[in-house]
Amino acid sequence: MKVAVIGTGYVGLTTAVSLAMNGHQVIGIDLVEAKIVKLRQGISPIYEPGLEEALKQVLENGTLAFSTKLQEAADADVFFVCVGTPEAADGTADLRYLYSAVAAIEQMHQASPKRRVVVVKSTVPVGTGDKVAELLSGCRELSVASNPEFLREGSALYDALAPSRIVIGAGEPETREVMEELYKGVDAPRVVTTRANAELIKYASNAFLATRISFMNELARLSAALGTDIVTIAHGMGLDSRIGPEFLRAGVGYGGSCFPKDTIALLQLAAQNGISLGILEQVRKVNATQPVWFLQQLQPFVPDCRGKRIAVLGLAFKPDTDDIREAPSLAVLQALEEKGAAVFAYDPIATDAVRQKFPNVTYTKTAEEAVQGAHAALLITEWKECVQLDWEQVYQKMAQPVLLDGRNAWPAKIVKEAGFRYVGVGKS
Ligand SMILES: NC(=O)c1ccc[n+]([C@@H]2O[C@H](COP(=O)([O-])OP(=O)(O)OC[C@H]3O[C@@H](n4cnc5c(N)ncnc54)[C@H](O)[C@@H]3O)[C@@H](O)[C@H]2O)c1
Ligand SMILES: O=c1ccn([C@@H]2O[C@H](COP(=O)(O)OP(=O)(O)O[C@H]3O[C@H](CO)[C@@H](O)[C@H](O)[C@H]3O)[C@@H](O)[C@H]2O)c(=O)[nH]1
Repeated sequence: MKVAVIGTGYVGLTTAVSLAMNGHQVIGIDLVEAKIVKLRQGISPIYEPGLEEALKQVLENGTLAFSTKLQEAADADVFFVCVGTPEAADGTADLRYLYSAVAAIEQMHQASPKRRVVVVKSTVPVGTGDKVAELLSGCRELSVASNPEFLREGSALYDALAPSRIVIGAGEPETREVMEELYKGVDAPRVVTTRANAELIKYASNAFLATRISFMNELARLSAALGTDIVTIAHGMGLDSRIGPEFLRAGVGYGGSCFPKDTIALLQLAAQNGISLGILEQVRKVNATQPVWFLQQLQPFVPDCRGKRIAVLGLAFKPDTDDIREAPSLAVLQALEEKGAAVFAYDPIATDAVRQKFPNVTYTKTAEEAVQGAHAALLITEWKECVQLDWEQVYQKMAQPVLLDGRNAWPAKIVKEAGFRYVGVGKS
């Protein structure tokens, strides 16, 4: 099929590449000229494992092209809307990019009408798909589907090619048929339902995953007080198939472009409908206080941070991404700066973005360099470059051998035996 993908960020670019790999003829559209210039050269503006190689391949095959002009996509049958829906000042989802993309589709359609499906892939509040359909009701040949995306950053292409499920929200049978045709050959369970159900499935999934993390993070505080081990507890819990092992990792809190904004957007949607989601409110409170709680563990070892050198390892909100949106590292850097610490930070790829927010931090080229002369080293993101260290060398380099493991990813037994004072999350 001929497909246009509007927005070439994490979701749009991955969607465009995966659809092209699956044999569709795809054109990616973005307002930002610089992105399109790079993309045409086979350069990915974002870091995602495997994405740039795949991009080069589909460009070479001629199944993917890029443009800043939607008119160049006029012969497409399907228009995916993958623009950002960031958090507005009041916590609701800011839909201005979405409506502007819809207006552009309407304009293009009126100039050359034909049967087309508009697919909202951006994460949007319940009722948005229906609103888009209403806005486009003057365009008789256009229909609207909701098709939320569940990919994770760091494994985006893999997730897009092998999704856990495909959720299709569409009323008319012809629209559902187009969506089925689009995903023909992709082996994944289908949920074919209304647009509103599809929209809520997305928010509910993210809210539930965030709830699991905050539940474990709060429990980790109790576990630390009791002298029990949250990693063993999570393992024991996860073996129950009703619970499952995923998303039980206690840490320094969740970040990223989705959980923080989607949980507040869901709370706002509920409030607008007179419903209070108390559990979700607590989930967000636990997450906001988790970096603070984590940093309190530093107190016995570094009672006064002023002038003390502290190494922060890992800045991206998770490994294998350059994304720092709502990364817990930002809260940690902020708190350390307020305490007067001399911060030395390392991340394999996210340093440039953080430097703009924290110009006074010293950014190093390796983890080993960051720990040089440090009174404590903090693990915030479990990149392998931050986890697999030569502990003997680290021990020699540090001014004081103190490790605070915000992801329970360092080898506790080994580092303790090597003489470090080690504190994990939710461990004795
Ligand atoms: N990032 C994720 O892991 C992820 C996963 C699932 C769902 N989502 C959802 O997908 C949506 C997109 O997220 P993202 O992280 O890819 O955002 P992003 O910020 O990385 O990319 C959005 C892109 O859209 C472009 N854009 C904005 N308005 C446009 C317009 N009118 N025409 C053409 N291009 C336009 C921007 O220039 C940008 O390149 C959001 O609703 C998000 O919640 C994100
Ligand atoms: O047990 C866990 C699992 C994750 N995290 C943290 O949670 C955050 C989010 O991680 P993850 O969900 O892996 O990454 P995202 O790319 O944000 O993906 C989430 O958000 C996307 C955007 O909506 C959805 O599409 C995905 O399904 C959903 O997993 C990161 O800071 C992780 O460090 C934990 O602290 N403990």
